[in-house]
Amino acid sequence: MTQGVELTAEQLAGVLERAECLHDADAIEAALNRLGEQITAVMADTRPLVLGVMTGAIVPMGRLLNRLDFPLEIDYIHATRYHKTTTGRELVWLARPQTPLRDRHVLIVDDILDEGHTFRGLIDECLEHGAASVHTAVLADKPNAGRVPGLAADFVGLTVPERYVFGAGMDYKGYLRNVDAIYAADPADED
Ligand SMILES: O=P(O)(O)OC[C@H]1O[C@H](OP(=O)(O)OP(=O)(O)O)[C@H](O)[C@@H]1O
Ligand code: HPA
Repeated sequence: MTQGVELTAEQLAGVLERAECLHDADAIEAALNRLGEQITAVMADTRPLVLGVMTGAIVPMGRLLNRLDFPLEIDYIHATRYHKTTTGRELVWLARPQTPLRDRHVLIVDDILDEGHTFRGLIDECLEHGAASVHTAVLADKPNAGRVPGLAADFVGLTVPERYVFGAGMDYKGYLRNVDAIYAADPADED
């Protein structure tokens, strides 16, 4: 079960008003175009299985798929470690992919790469189940000192600073994923 966070519309409007816009809608659009081109160049001939990491992947994955004009299949993984809060904990599996992974070229898509524990767990799971290769794509990369050693995404849309960010699929305590820009929350709103 995820831990619910009660926030009113008024409180959320305040969070948005105090937040700093890092990447606007045009920048996101351009980043998705670049991602589409880079992924196409590497994976167009691999008939990949594209795995979205719920819930954050919903927005970037939907928008990215329109830019991948080659044969592919889609499935999803649900693993979470932030539980609608702003601090990561242990990775909890809610759903594993139903499509057999053996000998498949897998592309894992997520909204953000932060410390990297989520990707580490997902990549290892795919390889344990026999994937032929595993690539990763994120809309936002947040380089930080707590990053799992050696972990980097293969395809990165935008870079964000070491602050709590939301929008374009990324949540603020479960909300604001549907905002069409990437914002950094005011430090006072981070707890
Ligand atoms: O690199 P990490 O530090 O592991 O963090 C990245 C993960 O955190 C977020 O997921 P979250 O657990 O918040 O679930 P969500 O997708 O439902 O927001 C995000 O969507 C990534 O999957
Ligand atoms: O900064 C973040 N914002 C939203 N979700 C996240 N998951 C990891 N880091 C973040």
